Amino acid sequence: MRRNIVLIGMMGAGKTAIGAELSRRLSRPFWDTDAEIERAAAMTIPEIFSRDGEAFFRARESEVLSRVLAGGDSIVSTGGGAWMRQANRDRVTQNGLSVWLDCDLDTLWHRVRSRPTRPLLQTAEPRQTLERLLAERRPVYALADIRIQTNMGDTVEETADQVIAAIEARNPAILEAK
Ligand SMILES: Nc1ncnc2c1ncn2[C@@H]1O[C@H](COP(=O)(O)OP(=O)(O)O)[C@@H](O)[C@H]1O
Ligand SMILES: O=C(O)C1=C[C@@H](OP(=O)(O)O)[C@@H](O)[C@H](O)C1
Ligand SMILES: [Mg+2]
Repeated sequence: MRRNIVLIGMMGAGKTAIGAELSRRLSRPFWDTDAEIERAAAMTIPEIFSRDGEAFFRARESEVLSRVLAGGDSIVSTGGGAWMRQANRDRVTQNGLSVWLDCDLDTLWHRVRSRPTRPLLQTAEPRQTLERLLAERRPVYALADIRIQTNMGDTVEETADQVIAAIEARNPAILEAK
């Protein structure tokens, strides 16, 4: 059985931060799909979007996701759009457990507003863009195996505790040592 734990959810929900924390706690390899795409391309995400476009980025994202899931035993932090593709959802579901970090708009905005690293938010009205993306994507994120509600006051450690407790309750075999 493949036992990857795959974090999904909006930009700023904490997928990268919580994934790294889970990797330390559970002593599992950690992959962040954005970081892997950047490494392979030797370019930043904004550079890839501006030079090659979103469709190119999405193709690389699907490739990287398949590659990192093949390890079978990893913590994988996806980018916020990865879960929108049916093929990516199928791949994740075949290879482990999906965990949606569900986060309110104010918290998301607070975390992403000052960072120029997310090309989809380089718009005239970025907060509205974030709100629209959240509304569009919420029903699709809701297809995840597990939903964790995280908000402004939570620390990374607390949210990681919640993720581990939820996995223990739902599918403890995922946490067993190999
Ligand atoms: N409870 C929490 N969970 C996740 N991230 C948190 C939390 N509290 C504060 N943060 C901070 O919010 C930011 C979340 O950004 P990031 O992990 O890059 O999100 P994502 O990968 O989902 O876009 C990080 O700077 C992280 O340190
Ligand atoms: O939501 C999205 O479509 C995106 C989210 C980003 O990752 P984070 O969710 O880790 O910020 C990154 O993959 C890219 O900017 C596109
Ligand atoms: Mg991230």
